[in-house]
Amino acid sequence: MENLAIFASGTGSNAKKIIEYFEGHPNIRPRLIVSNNASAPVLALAESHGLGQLVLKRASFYGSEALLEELKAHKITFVVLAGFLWLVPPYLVGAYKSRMVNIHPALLPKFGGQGMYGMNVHRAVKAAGEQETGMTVHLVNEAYDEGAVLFQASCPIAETDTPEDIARKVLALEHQYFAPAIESYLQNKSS
Ligand SMILES: Nc1nc2c(c(=O)[nH]1)N[C@@H](CN(C=O)c1ccc(C(=O)N[C@@H](CCC(=O)O)C(=O)O)cc1)CN2
Ligand SMILES: NCC(=O)N[C@@H]1O[C@H](COP(=O)([O-])[O-])[C@@H](O)[C@H]1O
Repeated sequence: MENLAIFASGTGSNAKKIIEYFEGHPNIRPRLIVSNNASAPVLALAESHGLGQLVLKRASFYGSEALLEELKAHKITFVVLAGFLWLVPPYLVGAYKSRMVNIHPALLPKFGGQGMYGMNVHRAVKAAGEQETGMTVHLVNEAYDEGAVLFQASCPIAETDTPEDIARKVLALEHQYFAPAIESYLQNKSS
């Protein structure tokens, strides 16, 4: 059984899609929602779907490895970053080497790195005059957005599209493909 921890900082629409997708799955089960924001709407998902929940404090997240014990207590085997806005520190990256993925709302390697999150990404894509954008699922290493790419999906950008229009298009791709990409990666890993 693969037990998932989903790390998110905000709304959690991707976390919701992932939880729904794996409902009743024989081998993959979301177990824990982790957030760095005590008022993040994503935490309500834990309540409504019977998952554990954990709120991170910056000092302990970066100054200790106590989180590893919490994840072990929940038997977490795989970590999903779904709109998580802090840099994951080396101890956690190392503990989940090749067992931690992130979703990025652009076609990496373009438009990644520090500062590239949320609407910042879509504004940059629009400002650059890109004719397409998309989403990337990638393994997580110690740097922002530089891990091995596992999956990408793209969509066209119309001249008239605003950054908000672009965000809507990309989020729709994320909702469609993130959970299947996780499933495919884990099934290939176990075969
Ligand atoms: N070690 C890693 N940690 C994280 C990765 C990663 O690939 N390796 N991905 C990010 C997610 N992400 C893009 O997909 C991302 C998130 C946030 C930032 C960013 O610039 N954050 C700000 C702080 C924002 C805040 O605290 O509100 C910053 O660091 O200044 C860039 C990319 C998750 N972690
Ligand atoms: N660079 C990280 C980043 O920008 N992640 C993005 O945050 C959003 C979270 O939405 P959600 O909370 O509704 O799932 C998603 O679009 C995700 O790609």
